[in-house]
Amino acid sequence: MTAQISPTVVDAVVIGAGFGGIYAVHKLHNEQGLTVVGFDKADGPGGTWYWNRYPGALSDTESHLYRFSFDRDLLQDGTWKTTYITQPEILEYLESVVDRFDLRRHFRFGTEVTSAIYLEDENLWEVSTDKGEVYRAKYVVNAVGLLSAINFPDLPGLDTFEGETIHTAAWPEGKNLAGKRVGVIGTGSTGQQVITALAPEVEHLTVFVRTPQYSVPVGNRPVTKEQIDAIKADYDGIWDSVKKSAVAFGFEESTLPAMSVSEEERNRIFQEAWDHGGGFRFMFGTFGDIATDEAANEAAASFIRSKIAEIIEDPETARKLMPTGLYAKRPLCDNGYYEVYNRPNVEAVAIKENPIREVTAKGVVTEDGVLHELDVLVFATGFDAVDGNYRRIEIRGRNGLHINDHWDGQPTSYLGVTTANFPNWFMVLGPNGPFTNLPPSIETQVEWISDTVAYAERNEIRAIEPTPEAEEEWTQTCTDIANATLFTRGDSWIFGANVPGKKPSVLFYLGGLGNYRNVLAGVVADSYRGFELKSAVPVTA
Ligand SMILES: Cc1cc2nc3c(=O)[nH]c(=O)nc-3n(C[C@H](O)[C@H](O)[C@H](O)COP(=O)(O)OP(=O)(O)OC[C@H]3O[C@@H](n4cnc5c(N)ncnc54)[C@H](O)[C@@H]3O)c2cc1C
Repeated sequence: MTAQISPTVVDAVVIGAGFGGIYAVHKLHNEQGLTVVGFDKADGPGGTWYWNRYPGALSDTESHLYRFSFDRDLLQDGTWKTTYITQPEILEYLESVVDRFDLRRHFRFGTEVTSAIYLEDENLWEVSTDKGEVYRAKYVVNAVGLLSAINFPDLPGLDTFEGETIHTAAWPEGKNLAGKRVGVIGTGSTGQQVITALAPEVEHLTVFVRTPQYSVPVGNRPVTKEQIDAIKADYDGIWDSVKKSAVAFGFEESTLPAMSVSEEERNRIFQEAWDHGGGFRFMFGTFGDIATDEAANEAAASFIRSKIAEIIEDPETARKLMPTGLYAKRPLCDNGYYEVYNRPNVEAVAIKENPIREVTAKGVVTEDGVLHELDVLVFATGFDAVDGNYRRIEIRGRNGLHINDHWDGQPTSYLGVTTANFPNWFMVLGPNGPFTNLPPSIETQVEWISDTVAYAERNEIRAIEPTPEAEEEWTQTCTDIANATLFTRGDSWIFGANVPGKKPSVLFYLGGLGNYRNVLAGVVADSYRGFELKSAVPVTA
């Protein structure tokens, strides 16, 4: 017989200490007075911004909108130096929020949640950690991150490499690669940032390019006190319009069809957006149909291609970096990415035409037989997005149903926050949540979850969970919206296409934050439409 560990009983367990977990603990404990324990594998708060310490790590949301909006004083006390905010600054900000609201004492850091099992008779979740602790709670809030479960490619011979390997999302604090021969695999958002930052420092940089990307300048600039003060004076209005918008990046979203104007006018609008900077602004602020209409999409794509051809001096290098096909992934922006390839110490290797054969002790060998000698191999290969972290925990709902069985085929949810057979079990940025600048979407979901918990507590609801029909309907809604865009035709992490063996599926609600907020409010106004609410007091006929 194994010794029984007696569980600690709390009202709610929160998993994760990024934006989502921090806010969830604040809402549930500070505002509702519930007993809450939060966990994070990391040794401190910050989530994404705790882990991603690679050189060049920067938000692509503007600084004044990459933060919480729930507290006016917090907003007024905030400050930033440039239009976009760097990883160290975001981490410092999130740490300061934790201290400001006295949340640190509720978190167990350096602690991984290994399982969460629903105990039907007691209507409690039993949550176990790698430290051997066991907690029981009525509610579980999963804020485990959508870009958090590391994706590490399986390259033949990798274990024989005598140099160092680093994933960008596990970058050792202060790790400097000056003077080294470095290889980078991955040219998505993170890859572009780390490549641009490393190029001037390292002796030689080999970039293994699988999929050339469309990217526009980020346009990061210093800001003045007057500019910050003007934003602060209008913060209520700014957040109000952000939360009513689609992508929530703070610019006016265009409704103009790209083909409704002359070619000259179209290029003028693209050039203006290029000069201003910002990936989402370029895709959604110029014209209203770049993500939905092929001709509009091609106009934007060909504008970016012309810029790449102009920037990269060597035609053969430009060819390797030149994207073809649709401009239909999460829009990228960079800080001089294409320019990097004009440096004599930077080399692009196109691995679709010249694949990686193997990794050896000294470096990476490509199919043409060339050994690219390296001291360090950097993996900017991203994440098993959205459901990745859930699948790494043993989660069992009603009747012992494992989350991997429930999500066999594709991860689903009702409204991005709940899933059938998992009562009182909530997700922040779960499958089929909104695709936006994320802090306002995270706030929207945490507020909805917290209001729902308050409702359950007030009304002595024992268990709340969505019906399978409501979940199916939401999945269909998300699929229909995605199919009306060109995004489904690009190989992107947005659909899980970056992880070998992962079945591509729709992972986001692409209907915009404003619409999403209306849907959530409508469900509540309609007596929690699509949910089953089980009363604590058995209802007799
Ligand atoms: C490099 C990078 C740049 C980004 N830039 C932007 C941007 O500009 N704009 C934007 O909107 N979004 C951006 N994102 C997305 C970003 O992840 C979100 O904006 C936001 O930080 C997510 O917060 P979160 O709390 O939901 O999750 P996270 O910040 O990912 O936190 C999740 C936490 O859960 C913990 N965790 C997971 N599983 C367990 C477990 N089993 N036990 C214990 N702890 C666990 C993890 O350790 C992690 O700390 C970026 C992401 C990356 C990786």
